[in-house]
Amino acid sequence: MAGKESGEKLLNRKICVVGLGLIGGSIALAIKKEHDATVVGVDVNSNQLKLAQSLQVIDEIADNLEEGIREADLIVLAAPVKKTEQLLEELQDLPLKEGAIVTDVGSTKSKIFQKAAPLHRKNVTFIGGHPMAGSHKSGVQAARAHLFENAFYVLTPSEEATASKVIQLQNWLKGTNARFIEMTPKQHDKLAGLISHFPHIVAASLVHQVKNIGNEDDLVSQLAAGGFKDITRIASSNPEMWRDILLHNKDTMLHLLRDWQKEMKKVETMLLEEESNDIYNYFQTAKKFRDCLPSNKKGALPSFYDLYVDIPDHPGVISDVTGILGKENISITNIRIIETREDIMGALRLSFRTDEDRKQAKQLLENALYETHLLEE
Ligand SMILES: NC(=O)C1=CN([C@@H]2O[C@H](COP(=O)(O)OP(=O)(O)OC[C@H]3O[C@@H](n4cnc5c(N)ncnc54)[C@H](O)[C@@H]3O)[C@@H](O)[C@H]2O)C=CC1
Ligand SMILES: O=C(O)C(=O)Cc1ccc(O)cc1
Repeated sequence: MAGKESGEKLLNRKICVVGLGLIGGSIALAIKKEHDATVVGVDVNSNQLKLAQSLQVIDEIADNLEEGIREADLIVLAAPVKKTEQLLEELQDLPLKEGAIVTDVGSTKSKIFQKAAPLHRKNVTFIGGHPMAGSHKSGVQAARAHLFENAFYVLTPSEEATASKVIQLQNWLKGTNARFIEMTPKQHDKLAGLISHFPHIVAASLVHQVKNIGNEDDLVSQLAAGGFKDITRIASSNPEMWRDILLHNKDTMLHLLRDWQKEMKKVETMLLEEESNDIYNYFQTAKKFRDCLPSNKKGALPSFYDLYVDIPDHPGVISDVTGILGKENISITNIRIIETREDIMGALRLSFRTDEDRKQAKQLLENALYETHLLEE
């Protein structure tokens, strides 16, 4: 059975997604794309459920958790992390199908891991998960099957979870095209705290700083519409979700807050003393490190042959580019608009099946006076 489940399309299975928002919806779509499963949705918000059904993200609506999980082979908990803890408690008293896998998508892992421990006594396997990609948007209307493409997907299996169950779960989630990586819940919370949770505090604090001044001077808010909006995009995220994440990862957050205060103190001293070289080096070191961060498009998946084309923001430019390549029978496997400023097109990312196609496309577009690049800049 393990071999059969490890890579094949699964047929006639039932899965239950609890929490039909951005992430639950995206996972449901990715599973439906790959497997022949009936997806049943459970949510405290009946409007989200109806919307999920009308968008064909789920096949059926369950009235409550007990009805949703009945005979489910896979249960995906996709609610805010504190709600996920409560759901895990509820599951302990419900009749789960023998051999079922229970997973979650929460942004924190330690507390959820602890709460899930009793489930292993019920002949089901809990494997914590965190797809490390998403958006500041919420709700099933924003769900996309490709949301996690090429992103890291952390799994935190306990000792009770056999390798074959972990492989089964990865097979269920194959349609996400994510890159699975295993770690302990503690390691996860430390890393996610640093690269994801703490930056949300910083983004919100920058917005507060402008808001406080903006109250005095209306012009500040209007001018803040540019680069400031890029760096603070994540401050538009769901407050309930981020409140829960911070409370779950409290120790890591407190530690990082102290480090950050020391860092700001360092900047304050450099500025007070007008240490011109140190200030230069501060920015230079950050730039070098950031410029070397890997692009999330590289990795375990077969690499696509991408070409970036700078485009002026005027109608018809996409059909011009595709027309130039179409005339030479060069097929584009994927096309994506990259915005340099909100709502303003800056570049197109064209993907090709072979490097040969990409080289030919590059030449043709340059002949037509388009600027092209092999890497996103
Ligand atoms: N937003 C993001 O980019 C990412 C979020 N996550 C995690 O995914 C989880 C869900 O986040 P989103 O989908 O963004 O939130 P969302 O707000 O879009 O959706 C959450 C859904 O859960 C439902 N819900 C709340 N309490 C519930 C309960 N007790 N029972 C059933 N449904 C309940 C809500 O009604 C809502 O429809 C969170 O734990 C979050 O930490 C993980 C990766 C990325
Ligand atoms: O909007 C963004 O870029 C995010 O930060 C998305 C995100 C939110 C929560 C996660 O646990 C992982 C990714």
